[in-house]
Amino acid sequence: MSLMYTESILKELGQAVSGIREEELQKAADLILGAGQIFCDGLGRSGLSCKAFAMRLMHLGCRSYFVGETTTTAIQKGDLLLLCSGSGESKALISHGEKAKEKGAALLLVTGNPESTLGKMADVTLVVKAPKKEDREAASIMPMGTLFEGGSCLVFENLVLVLMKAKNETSESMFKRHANLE
Ligand SMILES: O=C([C@H](O)CO)[C@H](O)[C@H](O)COP(=O)(O)O
Repeated sequence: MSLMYTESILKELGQAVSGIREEELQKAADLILGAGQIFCDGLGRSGLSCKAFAMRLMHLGCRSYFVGETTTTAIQKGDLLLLCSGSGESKALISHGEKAKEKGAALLLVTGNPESTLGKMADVTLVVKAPKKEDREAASIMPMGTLFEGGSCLVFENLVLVLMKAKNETSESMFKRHANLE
């Protein structure tokens, strides 16, 4: 028997990502595959979801970083900045997006708000249909930005599978790149 809220949560999550078409996912994957280095970026729980994806990119053999870590290098022409932001309006991310553009990097965005400032800057946008984090009347049983954050995880897991196929990677080949100092 499943936990009491599982059915409702899964239904909401399925609905939230139902608008993303295969071609859009492929476009996002192509940006990742064509990038020199991939910089993953996001704040709060949106950032945590993006950080988990940065790890999978490393497992896939990509040169990935999470913005703000002490070992993250400089972004340059031919790189990709991947932003995960429910609102698309977080000030620090807008400033990172501007810097990335100025350096000649591409911008991939996962957001709940394609009309936002980041939405207007991005080269490719994947939209998770979720209420704003501050919307108290939101049509979700989950609080704050949870639906977006869970939806973004689903988007990233889909992308991992598309990238695994494109790069001919398996769970076994990826596991060889997993940290062994743990
Ligand atoms: O932590 C967050 C959250 O919504 C709490 O549920 C946000 O991810 C954080 O505040 C960043 O905002 P966004 O850039 O709008 O995702």
